[in-house]
Amino acid sequence: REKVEMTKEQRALMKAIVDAYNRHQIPQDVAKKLLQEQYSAEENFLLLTEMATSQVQVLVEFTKNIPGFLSLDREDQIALLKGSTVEAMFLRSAQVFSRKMPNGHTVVLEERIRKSGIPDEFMTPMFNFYKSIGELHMVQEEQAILTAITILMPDRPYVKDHQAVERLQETMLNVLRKLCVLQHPQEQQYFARLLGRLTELRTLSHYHAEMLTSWKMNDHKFTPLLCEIWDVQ
Ligand SMILES: O=C(NC1CCCCC1)[C@H](C1CCCCC1)n1c(-c2ccc(-c3ccccc3)s2)nc2ccccc21
Repeated sequence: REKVEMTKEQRALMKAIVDAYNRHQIPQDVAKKLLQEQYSAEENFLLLTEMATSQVQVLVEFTKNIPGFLSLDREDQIALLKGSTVEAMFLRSAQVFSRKMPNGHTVVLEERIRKSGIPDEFMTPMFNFYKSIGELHMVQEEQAILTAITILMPDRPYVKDHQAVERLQETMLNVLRKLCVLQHPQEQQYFARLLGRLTELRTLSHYHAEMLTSWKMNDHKFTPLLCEIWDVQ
């Protein structure tokens, strides 16, 4: 098998993405809060809306650092952000859930999420996704580039210049492919498995509006930003 090597440009691109990904972490650690105590459905809903609002801001900042993103058509930039925030939220949640924690913490965290107010029918697909992400043991470079690939999805609704987005995404996919070979030399199909998770992620995110409107509580209040992002109200 030929030696896989990243070009100088690819290494620079990856460094830019990873730095941006690490710079734009979520301010306070939601897992820590959830491990402290079991909140009511109302408190959890509020916590999610707060986390989601800061996650959207974080995502906008991260996206600005994706080389080429700011040269896309302005409306396409918005369409890509609007179309990917929920998936990015679940992807980041999966990474938070799969993070190495002291024994027993993951069990407690799962318990807290199961009792958070999210309707029961979404628990199995959600935790299946979280566990399938955890099993991949992604390195942070892979997490960062996978997030960029999720944002640069050409088939999001209302994207006009498909080609331009496809070109950017393809550049990212080439970097990810090489990274997977270098990081997981034993697993031939690791790259394919990673991309398979994006399909699972899209399916999971499909139910997000119903998850929110059937949260086990009365009058669900959303901020204007979240109404826009979450297709609710
Ligand atoms: O805070 C959270 N996630 C942050 C989002 C931004 C990025 C950091 C993570 C929530 C909490 C769940 C329990 C109740 C409070 C909120 N969370 C979820 C979600 C389940 C369903 C979710 C959703 C998203 C969009 C639309 C409809 C539903 S997110 N999975 C987690 C796994 C591990 C730690 C937290 C986790």
